[in-house]
Amino acid sequence: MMGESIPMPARKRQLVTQQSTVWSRRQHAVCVRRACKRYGTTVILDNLNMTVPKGTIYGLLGASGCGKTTLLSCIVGRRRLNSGEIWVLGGKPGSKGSGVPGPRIGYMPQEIALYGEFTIKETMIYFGWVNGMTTKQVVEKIDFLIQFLKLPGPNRLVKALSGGQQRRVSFAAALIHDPELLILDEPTAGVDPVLRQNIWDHLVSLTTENGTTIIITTHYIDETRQAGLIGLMRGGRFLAEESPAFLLQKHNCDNLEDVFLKLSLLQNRFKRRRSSILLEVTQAAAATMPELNDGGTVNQAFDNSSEISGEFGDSITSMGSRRKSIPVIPPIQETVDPLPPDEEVPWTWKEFFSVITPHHMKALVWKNALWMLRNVPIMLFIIGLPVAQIVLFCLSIGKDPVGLKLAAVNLEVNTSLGNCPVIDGCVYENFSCRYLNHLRKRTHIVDFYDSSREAELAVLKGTVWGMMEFSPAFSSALQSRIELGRSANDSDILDSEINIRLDMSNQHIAYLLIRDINIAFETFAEELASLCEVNPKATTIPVHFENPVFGPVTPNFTDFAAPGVMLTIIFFLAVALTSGAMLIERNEGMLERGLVSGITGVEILLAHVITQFVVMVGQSIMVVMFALFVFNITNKGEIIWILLLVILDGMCGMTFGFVVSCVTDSERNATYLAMGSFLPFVVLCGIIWPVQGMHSILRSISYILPLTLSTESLRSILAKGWSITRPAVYLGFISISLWIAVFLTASVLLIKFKKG
Ligand SMILES: Nc1ncnc2c1ncn2[C@@H]1O[C@H](COP(=O)(O)OP(=O)(O)OP(=O)(O)O)[C@@H](O)[C@H]1O
Repeated sequence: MMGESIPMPARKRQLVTQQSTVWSRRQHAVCVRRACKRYGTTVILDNLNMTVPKGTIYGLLGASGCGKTTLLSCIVGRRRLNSGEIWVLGGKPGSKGSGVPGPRIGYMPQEIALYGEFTIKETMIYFGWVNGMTTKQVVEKIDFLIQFLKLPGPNRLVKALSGGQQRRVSFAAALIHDPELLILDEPTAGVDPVLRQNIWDHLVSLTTENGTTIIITTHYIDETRQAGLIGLMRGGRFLAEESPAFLLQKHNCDNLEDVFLKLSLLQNRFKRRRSSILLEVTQAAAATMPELNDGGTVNQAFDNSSEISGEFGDSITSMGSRRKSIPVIPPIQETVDPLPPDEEVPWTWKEFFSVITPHHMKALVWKNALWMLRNVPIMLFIIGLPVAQIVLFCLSIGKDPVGLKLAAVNLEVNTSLGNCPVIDGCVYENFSCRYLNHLRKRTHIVDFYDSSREAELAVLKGTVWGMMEFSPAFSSALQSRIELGRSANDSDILDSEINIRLDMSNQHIAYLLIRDINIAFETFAEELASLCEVNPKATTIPVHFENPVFGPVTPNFTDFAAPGVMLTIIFFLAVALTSGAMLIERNEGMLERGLVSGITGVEILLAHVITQFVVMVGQSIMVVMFALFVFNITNKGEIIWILLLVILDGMCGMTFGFVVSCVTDSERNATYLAMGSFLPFVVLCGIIWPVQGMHSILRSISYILPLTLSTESLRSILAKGWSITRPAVYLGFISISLWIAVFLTASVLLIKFKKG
């Protein structure tokens, strides 16, 4: 079939007269015309034509990396060509009613594409169900396949099998439903010669008895002697597409390896000759013919005239293996074209969602649940992780720091031995010690220093958080200040002051110390006033805080942060769980395999939603219970709204996880994306700091993020006991529901439109 065997004019004539018809292309099991496929700038398929008649074994041969797998994945509808046409079983893959992808195809990908945690039987049941078989039908078939493929018992786990045995299970999974078209990517790799022969015999019997069409790639070129047709692929095209016997005879070789070698050498020589001819022609023509100055035109003309693969194969009618001559046979039925070409079917949502098939859902949900059951340690970890996180949060965040050290320089009392005696009763002495006693009750530690310099050095060294100094006349000056009021002189006012310098580098600690220093003085003054039978209120500033409307008298950070933290934990664990499960499925090849069997992206998504929803609800309940009942986070609201909001938040995380898995190719990238989005979510959603404190632009952005209004909503339920009727509460529910819809739509669209 190589170009050198046909004189150039004859070839040209052939191209002109051979008008392929849609009808004739639909008669073949697979028909590829002028297929071009590039990855970036690398051309993988270069105007390739391929014709696989029905009921044939077609051996697809070529060096590693020549594009066999790429071609097969275009045939099964998993990758799109850049240009060209593919017809499979009478339709275009992926078009309405073509049945491709679907159970008409049995696909064995190159990678194992099985779940190691499943037994052989469970694997078969899964693929059987996916392809619409009943359990009874599958079980009947398993015995035969196990015997024929010399597999160990049906209850052996796939991960406990050898590499070769795993490939055979994968092969069996492709055969289980007796498809019309079997596409096998290296099924005999790692299989011993006897079994390899058995497999080939079985394939031959499938074609003769059932009329199955088989496309098989292999690196063992000579095993394709039993194929009806073989396509030798090189440089993105076929060097030949003939029966093995014809090729051996024509090229006068003993084995197909030699034929391939010979054709490869011829292709190299032809390319060299063509480039040198082109050079000569373009140079000569450029000198004499201005219209040919454009070398590209010459190249194009030459390319077209030498287009051996132009429309070749349209003349292959039924069994290519039976052809005896180079295909100069006029094509049959050229003028008959009763079937119009497939129109691009407009995409509709209704149609998209109507593709949910019960047997697909049954298989997928069962597979996901079984995977979870087989991975109990991982599942326990996944369920236990949020509990551990909320426990850690409640134990470590929000409580007031205690045991903070302060340096006191008390010039009123000799404290060199560490003593600062408090004199009981209404005695106007040692007020400094009485005050410090109140400060100590607020769980702080007061160390005495002899001089201001020493105390200052201690602050500078970081040994203490601040220093306070009492003058020698502190008690008497304070007494004068209280008793004389506005008549008190300046020195009394000055001596009655406690001079304090704090390390303000840590805002939380500094504010806490300021608060406690003030409170200690209030309680000291109230105690003294009541001992001296003065109204204690007279000693405090005339500002009185009644009982708070909402929240405790002394608010704590734990109550503020807990709602956001609970939602963040559930959200990001759901992201990790879902994106992880989707990526494991995709990277292990199960996703690809399922999609080729006709499972849709929506079904896969829905099955994960169903199975992971159960896990996520478990996580949500445990987190809420631990936070509210073990660590007593303030809650004035109804538990049902709290749980509902946390579950919705988990669903939002799940759908975000779907988006992450759709836009990334590996677990590593998914981890980067999830981790990269974690901090923006935490800082922008008002989880650790009030939204009101943000930059005004960020504040506007913050309100549209998924966790902002929902955190505010949960805070309102917990702290204020508000119900769903309050805007602050229902806006959180609305916001998170809208985000679920956005993420779900995005992932559905990404699954639909993101193909190689
Ligand atoms: N997703 C991709 N992006 C970029 N390049 C790719 C991609 N998939 C495959 N390729 C490249 O395309 C070429 C053809 O790959 P393909 O897997 O189709 O080869 P093959 O003939 O099946 O090889 P083998 O026999 O080793 O399986 C290779 O060079 C490969 O590196």
